[in-house]
Amino acid sequence: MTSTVVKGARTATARWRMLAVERFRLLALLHGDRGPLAVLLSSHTAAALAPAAIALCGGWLVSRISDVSALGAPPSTLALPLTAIAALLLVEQAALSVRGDVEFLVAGRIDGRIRGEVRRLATRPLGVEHLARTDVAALVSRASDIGHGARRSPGRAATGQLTLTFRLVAALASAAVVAQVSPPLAAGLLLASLLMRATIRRQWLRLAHADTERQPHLDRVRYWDRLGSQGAAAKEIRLFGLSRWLTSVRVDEERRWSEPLRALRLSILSRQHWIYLLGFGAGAAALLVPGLTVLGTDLPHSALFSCVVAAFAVLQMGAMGIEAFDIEYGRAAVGALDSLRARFPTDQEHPAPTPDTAVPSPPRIQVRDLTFTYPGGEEKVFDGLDLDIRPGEVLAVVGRNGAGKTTLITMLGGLIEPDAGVVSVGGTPLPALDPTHWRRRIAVVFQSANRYPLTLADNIALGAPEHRDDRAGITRVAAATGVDAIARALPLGLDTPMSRDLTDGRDLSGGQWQKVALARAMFAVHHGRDLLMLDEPTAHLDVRTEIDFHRQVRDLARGVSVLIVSHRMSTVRHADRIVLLRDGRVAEEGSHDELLALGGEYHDFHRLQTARFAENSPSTAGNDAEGVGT
Ligand SMILES: Nc1ncnc2c1ncn2[C@@H]1O[C@H](COP(=O)(O)OP(=O)(O)OP(=O)(O)O)[C@@H](O)[C@H]1O
Repeated sequence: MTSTVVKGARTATARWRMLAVERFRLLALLHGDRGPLAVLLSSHTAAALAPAAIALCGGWLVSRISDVSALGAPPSTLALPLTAIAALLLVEQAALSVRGDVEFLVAGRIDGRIRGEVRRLATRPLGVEHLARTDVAALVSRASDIGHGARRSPGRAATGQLTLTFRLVAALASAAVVAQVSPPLAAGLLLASLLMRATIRRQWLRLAHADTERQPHLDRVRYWDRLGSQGAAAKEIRLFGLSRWLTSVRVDEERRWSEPLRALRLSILSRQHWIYLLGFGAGAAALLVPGLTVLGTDLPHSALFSCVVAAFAVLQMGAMGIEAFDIEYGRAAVGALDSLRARFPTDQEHPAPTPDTAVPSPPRIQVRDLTFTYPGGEEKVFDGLDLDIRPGEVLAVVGRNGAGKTTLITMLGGLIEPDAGVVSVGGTPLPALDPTHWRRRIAVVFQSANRYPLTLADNIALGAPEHRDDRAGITRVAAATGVDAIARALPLGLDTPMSRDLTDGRDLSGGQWQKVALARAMFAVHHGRDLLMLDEPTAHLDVRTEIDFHRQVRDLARGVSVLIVSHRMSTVRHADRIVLLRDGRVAEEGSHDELLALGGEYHDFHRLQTARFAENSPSTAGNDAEGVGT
């Protein structure tokens, strides 16, 4: 029994110690902004001491009123205490108003600092795999977001903690006034208000935890909301008649989120009577104890007045202000930041990078014995893959859906790291190269290339953002890739914003966007990138444009190593060399004719595509297929 009590006391002490450490850490976030912090501290001090001072001045006024009525003192003697009370009220209001503004500033700066740190932590690993993990994404969003409706940022938590600290100072100052009449009343009121506060906090914490636990449901509700209102998806939803289904999925998800919370709120509300009883008892004591003291002693009325006013000021501590919400929500953000710090420690930073000036241009790339499985995945994408990209060659990579072609491009870009094996560039392993330098040697067109809501010129220039001002280069590339024809049909030509949401903005067709993505890659090549990787670059192009594309690659990407991933025979057959991926390795390798002669899977692809093409265009049967996927 004794040991259980001792153990319980130890656990409680440890919990309090942890809470104190956590709260000090919140206060420590305030460091670094001396000027605003000094103003914040001054306004807090003024606002915290004002209630006790007003209570004292109130007593002073009562004593002067007694003098006027009992001793016939001139009414002008009331002027001084009245002026003091008015001045204190003014100071209190001014302090509260300044405090609000400065808190906003200080919290914003803390949040800015933390967002910067979160960005640095999240980009510490070289690749992007970790960003695709939902747990990491949740930590990143929790550590740096400012919440949806609720203010949940670390900055708000820090300023909230300061407010809470000064609310305690205010309660102690008022308790000191009460203690002049009745020290036990002062102690009792403090205890009662702290107890009320602790009870409400516990209830609030249960709500906050339940809210955090149900966050995935809320995220899904928001996802369905966005899906129903955003351009492309909204079109499909209307055309397939999915609106009803979407609404019911959204409502179900919302119920899963809100109903348990509503039940918890009701259960908390139904237990509020303890708090009401405690508040009522403390309020009654605040009136009765000074009143009874006056009856039994010669306590002056001024002291009685000050005591009652101060007693109610002490009880203010029991109420939960907005700062309590800020602290509880923001605490979780600081916790998420700690988890990110632990997850991406400094030693994950890229080890002393080797400048890649020694890597010849265009680079020879060697992939050796590569093994890779996506986190959480069961199948190996690569299983002992060996592959070379020779300097200046056009290498086509083919294979069935899911064979690992896009993964290969992502890995060559250093965005994901293999489980085993090595990718080396000019003899240097990729991890030993400076990633910034290496990425400046790569131009990529992904299957779903980004559509930036910037001007058409900027959409091209982002291939080599350090040369964004090279208008001549942009114009040249636009002309060579056929984007100039697109620009001519736009209201502001190359300067047209590529988003319907912007003034004079326009959108493009899928094929036109693909041309822009190619122009972006060509602009990158124009500025020295010497490994061009194209993932399904012709999927949206018509036959004429595809023929132009092959000419462009030949002309613009001269002296550059090119890796093309495609299911189209008409695209692949122009390559210097073709490799076919199967079961995580190179299964077939050679020129188009060599692979046809081999009679393997490539030969089957070719046969199927040719047959399909013959079915569709009997007049051209026998030619290579155009625009048919494997
Ligand atoms: N981010 C990811 N997380 C988990 N698995 C992934 C991820 N991306 C791809 N995969 C899986 O890895 C395998 C290879 O995918 P990859 O996109 O590289 O194939 P691909 O050859 O480019 O396919 P496609 O021809 O359809 O474009 C597939 O089985 C795919 O499901």
